[in-house]
Amino acid sequence: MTERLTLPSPAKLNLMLHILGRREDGYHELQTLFQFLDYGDELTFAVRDDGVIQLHTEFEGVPHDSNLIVKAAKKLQQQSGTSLGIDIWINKILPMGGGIGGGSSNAATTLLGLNHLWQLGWDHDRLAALGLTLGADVPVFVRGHAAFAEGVGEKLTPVEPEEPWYVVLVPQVSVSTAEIFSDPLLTRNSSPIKVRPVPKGNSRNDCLPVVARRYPEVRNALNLLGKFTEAKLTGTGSCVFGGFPSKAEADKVSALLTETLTGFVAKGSNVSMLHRKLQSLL
Ligand SMILES: C[C@@](CO)(OP(=O)(O)O)[C@H](O)COP(=O)(O)OP(=O)(O)OC[C@H]1O[C@@H](n2ccc(N)nc2=O)[C@H](O)[C@@H]1O
Ligand SMILES: Nc1ncnc2c1ncn2[C@@H]1O[C@H](COP(=O)(O)OP(=O)(O)O)[C@@H](O)[C@H]1O
Repeated sequence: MTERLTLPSPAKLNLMLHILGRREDGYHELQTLFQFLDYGDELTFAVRDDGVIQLHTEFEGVPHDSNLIVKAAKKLQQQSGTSLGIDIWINKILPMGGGIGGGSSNAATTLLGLNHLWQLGWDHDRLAALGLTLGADVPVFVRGHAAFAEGVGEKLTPVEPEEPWYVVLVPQVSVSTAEIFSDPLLTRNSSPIKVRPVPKGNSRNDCLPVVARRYPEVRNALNLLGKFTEAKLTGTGSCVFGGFPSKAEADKVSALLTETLTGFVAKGSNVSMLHRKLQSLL
């Protein structure tokens, strides 16, 4: 049987997110802080020599060829000129459209996994540039280190924020990123932070007021978690999170809140678990 490789595909949080302005192409200039979670999906790969790219796991609402996993594999195959193909399976546990970057992470795991299995020898710069054509959050997952991001998320500076335990609540609504960025009430004029490292007290997410206003489920999650710690929104939501100094404390709060809401506990991590696994293969 062909050798199989299983790799993690972690979630991310936006620890802060400021919107500085809108570009001529409609995209928004951001400043955001990305940190990974030791929590995510798992992708399994097996090389095939007939050039076919086949994702074997079905996604509700996402056709095969629209899946970011398949798109990433096809782009890498085309641009590298390899004659090899791939069979892919995924154990999907990350909620879709929750602002924790599951789709982008899956794309990055695919790029790094195939670079390894197809023995392409591409460096992270080249893989991140290809990744950016799939989504603004793909490059940070390719590079695998917590980062302060600027532009639309592609200019990355590695950072070392604290690594607390998080309670992440998953309101059962999917928030459309496009809808939030086109809301007339969105604040788009935050002043750029020029000091490095980013001074404490800049943990605001400019999307929060608009998302909380439109989605009562998100408002409710923020209120409930806010009774225990500072409750924040990741990306454009819907997920809400708060940090705790120990797993025991995070577990205690999670147990109380997940009686009525969906959620999980995970450790913040400045080095992606994907990169830790890849390192162990060398
Ligand atoms: C804002 C973040 C923060 O991590 O949100 P989440 O998706 O994680 O919640 C991301 O950068 C999201 O990046 P990405 O995932 O590539 O965005 P897409 O879904 O492609 O964006 C959908 C739409 O949102 C708008 N959009 C997105 C990103 C951006 N910097 N400015 C924008 O104006 C555009 O109208 C775009 O067509
Ligand atoms: N492999 C994938 N995993 C998750 N979502 C995917 C994937 N491929 C395509 N998508 C599409 O991308 C959208 C955004 O997904 P995701 O990255 O999980 O959310 P977010 O950007 O809010 O963190 C999904 O609603 C889905 O339609």
